[in-house]
Amino acid sequence: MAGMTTARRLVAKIGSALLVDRATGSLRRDWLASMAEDVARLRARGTDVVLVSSGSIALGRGVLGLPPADLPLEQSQAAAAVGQIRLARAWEEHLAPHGITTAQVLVTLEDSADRRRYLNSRATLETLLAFGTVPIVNENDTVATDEIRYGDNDRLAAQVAVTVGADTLVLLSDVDGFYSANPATDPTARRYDEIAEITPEIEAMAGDAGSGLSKGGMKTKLMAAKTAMAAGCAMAICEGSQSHPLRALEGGAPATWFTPGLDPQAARKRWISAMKPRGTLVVDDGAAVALGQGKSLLPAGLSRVEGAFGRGDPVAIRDSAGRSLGQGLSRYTAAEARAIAGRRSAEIEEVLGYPGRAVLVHRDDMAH
Ligand SMILES: Nc1ncnc2c1ncn2[C@@H]1O[C@H](COP(=O)(O)OP(=O)(O)O)[C@@H](O)[C@H]1O
Ligand SMILES: N[C@@H](CCC(=O)OP(=O)(O)O)C(=O)O
Repeated sequence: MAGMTTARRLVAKIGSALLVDRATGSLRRDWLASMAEDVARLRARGTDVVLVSSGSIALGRGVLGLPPADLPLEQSQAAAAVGQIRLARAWEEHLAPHGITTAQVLVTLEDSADRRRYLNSRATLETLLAFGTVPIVNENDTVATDEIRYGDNDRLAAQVAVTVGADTLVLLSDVDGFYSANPATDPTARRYDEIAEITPEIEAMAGDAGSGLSKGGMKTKLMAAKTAMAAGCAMAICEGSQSHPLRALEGGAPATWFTPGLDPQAARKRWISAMKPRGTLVVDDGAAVALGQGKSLLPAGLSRVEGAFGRGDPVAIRDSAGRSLGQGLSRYTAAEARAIAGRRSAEIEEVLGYPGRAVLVHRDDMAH
């Protein structure tokens, strides 16, 4: 089975309906406790876990006494502000007994569209995972107006999965997979076990959400699947409302798995090599050998910089004879790279006037 048992880095998206009881508007604490146990189990075997948790509006709505109908934007933003603080505390309270530190990350669409902010949130999430924490991500609904919001956490979760290079994305929903039609209204609908390609026929089968608390339905889940698969990340849609949903999925519970043809590293390298380079880094013979062995490029091995590029931009890498050594994403601007060319890592701060990064092009950001 794709995913679960082999997952190195897993993103799980939790829909509002799982966390919040629709009738009472209160948290489903027993469910939360069982989910926390599943997360602890994954962490214990070394899997990095990121949770994309919906529920701020559903929780806040109950506290403010707002009706379970569509709310005007200001009211849903107020509900999100009231609910988010409770949502984060609930995760923290249930994961802490397992020795797990949680971290709250609130993002908007702009954080992935703007390159500088994207790189920054990527670095932060990476650091949080390196510390062994479990980031709890949600959209920053309180400030996100319509033009800058995802509006659903399915696509947000896929973007998070791509950002952190996850190999597995699980959308815990109120339905146990993707069906040939909406199973809530069509009794003849059949569930798919696996989808390897999202064809127009598959897209035509996706309907809107059935429950009052939710946003996405299957349309946004298919968009999420496309994003994830293009980045080499497998995605599952499964029923999450029973206890221990991740353990159940691992045990072969019904689900639809969207299986990509390649792994996240291969997908990333393909993506990097498809970009048009904005400059060239010419490296010395020692660096050329190091790159051939799969190492990162350090400023010390850089002899010349051509072009104008920013942080995170694609650059061609060539040896002194002009031969192509590949392409990668530069962690420095062209001006910075010129300033630190040939310098040892320890000298970077003195040259730039601020502490830089040791690596100019990281091996994970390089395609040969
Ligand atoms: N082809 C389909 N397969 C499965 N569910 C579908 C399909 N089309 C529409 N749906 C509806 O989508 C719902 C799941 O989406 P949603 O309510 O947004 O869940 P979540 O809160 O997990 O995001 C299902 O309960 C079902 O009513
Ligand atoms: N960011 C919103 C959730 C939006 C959303 O996608 O909800 P859902 O369809 O229940 O996953 C919130 O926390 O209320």
